[in-house]
Amino acid sequence: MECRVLSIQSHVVRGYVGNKSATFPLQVLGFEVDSINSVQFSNHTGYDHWKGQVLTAEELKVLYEGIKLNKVNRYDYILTGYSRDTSFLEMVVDIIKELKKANSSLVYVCDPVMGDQGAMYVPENLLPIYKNKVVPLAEILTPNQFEAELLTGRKICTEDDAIKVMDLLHDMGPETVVLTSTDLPSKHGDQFLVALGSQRIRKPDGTITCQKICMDIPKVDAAFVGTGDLFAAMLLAWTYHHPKDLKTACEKTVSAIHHVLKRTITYANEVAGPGNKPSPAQLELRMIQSKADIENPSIVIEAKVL
Ligand SMILES: Nc1ncnc2c1ncn2[C@@H]1O[C@H](COP(=O)(O)OP(=O)(O)O)[C@@H](O)[C@H]1O
Ligand SMILES: Cc1ncc(COP(=O)(O)O)c(CN)c1O
Repeated sequence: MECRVLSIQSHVVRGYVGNKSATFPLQVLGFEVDSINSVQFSNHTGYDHWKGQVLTAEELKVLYEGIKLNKVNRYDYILTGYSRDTSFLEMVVDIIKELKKANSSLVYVCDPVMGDQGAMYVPENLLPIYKNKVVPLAEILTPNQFEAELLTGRKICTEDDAIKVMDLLHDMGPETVVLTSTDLPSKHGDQFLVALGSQRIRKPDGTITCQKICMDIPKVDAAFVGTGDLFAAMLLAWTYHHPKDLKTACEKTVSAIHHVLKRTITYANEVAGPGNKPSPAQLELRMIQSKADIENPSIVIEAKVL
């Protein structure tokens, strides 16, 4: 069966973020991916220099119109990431609404990219659009801790806070929420980072059950870029295969990313040389190259049901 994804994200010439991070892993798992490049940059913005072009809301509309005129605007999934312009994001909202009309079972996977570690790296006026227009349309939401705090206006200091915040995010719309990384302490020590997920499932009789999970992920000692984009794409794939089992979907997602990060850090340390910190170029993800990379990761990270 064909499963078609519309992915609206960044493109970079060198390296892996946005569509470069999401497209191939989805294709290798059998998904058809139609991609719109929200920006085309030389490389991600963590390098000393970056150059390129930004797609305007009007240009996005034109691309969508072409798709629509050919009557090929039927998608099973829409996936969105980094956007730094209000009119562009508003246009994305309009397109999602139309796509949902064309397919009432369309699933929208939203990574509400706004910032990290207490700082916003997109203009602040994007927050109310995410809050009021984007998140209510999403079925699956993958904020990091800071983005979840921004969307709900509540701080996360304990696991209970995280659970409360995920419930508030459910109330805004999405039935699946994953906090992709938090600074909560792990029971396994400071060499682990904690991610949490929550899935509300409506049973045929109308009652709602909720699965909540927690993952302790072994830290790889570097700051990577493009991992959030890979996370959202992998979660899309694995929730497609395991729609009512967030534990399994998250385990498969995180294990594949960990495999990529281990390979990346090994390579980066080797090329940087002993005692040297790898550069952004050396830390570019050593990306998924085959289905085996995803299906046979070097370690399997298990999630715990809360
Ligand atoms: N330094 C790291 N060590 C181990 N895993 C990491 C590291 N950085 C990212 N990851 C993995 O990538 C996923 C997404 O990372 P995150 O930092 O939350 O993305 P974002 O870019 O959206 O903030 C995490 O859930 C984790 O599995
Ligand atoms: C152009 C571009 N697109 C996307 C991202 C998002 O990367 P990540 O998956 O690490 O959130 C970045 C990182 N700043 C970026 O520079």
